[in-house]
Amino acid sequence: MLLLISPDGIEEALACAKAAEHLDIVDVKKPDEGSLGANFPWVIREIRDAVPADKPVSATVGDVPYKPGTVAQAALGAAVSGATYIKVGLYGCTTPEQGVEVMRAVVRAVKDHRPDALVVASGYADAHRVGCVNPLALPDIAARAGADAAMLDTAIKDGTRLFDHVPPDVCAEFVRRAHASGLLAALAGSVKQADLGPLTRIGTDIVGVRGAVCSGGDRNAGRIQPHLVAAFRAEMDRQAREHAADVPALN
Ligand SMILES: O=C[C@H](O)COP(=O)(O)O
Repeated sequence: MLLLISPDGIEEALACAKAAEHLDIVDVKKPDEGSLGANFPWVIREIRDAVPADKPVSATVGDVPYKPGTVAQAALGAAVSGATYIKVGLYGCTTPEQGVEVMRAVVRAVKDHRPDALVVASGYADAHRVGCVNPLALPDIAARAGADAAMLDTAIKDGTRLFDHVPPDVCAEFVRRAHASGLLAALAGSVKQADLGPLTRIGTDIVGVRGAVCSGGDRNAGRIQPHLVAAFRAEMDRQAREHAADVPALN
């Protein structure tokens, strides 16, 4: 399982750089503009320059409306700025067809510019609270659009977590559907160390985290701390070892 950490600017990106050995993807975000709030192109560029070259930089394009042209142009902006994972939060899409339309436009805009960039279609575990597409529809939306990964995050950051809205067995179905379509499965949403056991067991490819590695566990007032990133990774590694030891026993 890969660890994706979301700094809100250059200062936290430098904290990520200090903890680079413990993380896999640096995900540029602007949390005060929403759960998948988009940051400025110059911030993405600055962060790309600041983190080790072997760490991919991801950028969120925002909690986007159902406006394929607007979103495609924003996605290209993130790719031009140096991000090689482009994440789109399908906040304003109320049907799978709308999600496919937006994501097809994003895939074309991004891959015409950079064919090796990975496009991530993100939905929301708490979709029922904001009126967007059902979480389990995401793998099919991503696959039909030619994206590379399906993701879930939480739309409303009120302390509730991924598993409060989409329990582990439903997340397992999400991962199964993503893998059946040849996609990566990414999961996030106020994930804590205690969630890493189930996330590992269901075969999650990428776990996205911010609050759990910020001081005080606070994604808004807290700041990303290298020692918390290291501790989070240590628990991921422990769970991976435990799972590896369990698998033969189950066969
Ligand atoms: O993409 C991952 C998100 O930044 C997760 O943030 P969170 O752990 O504070 O919910």
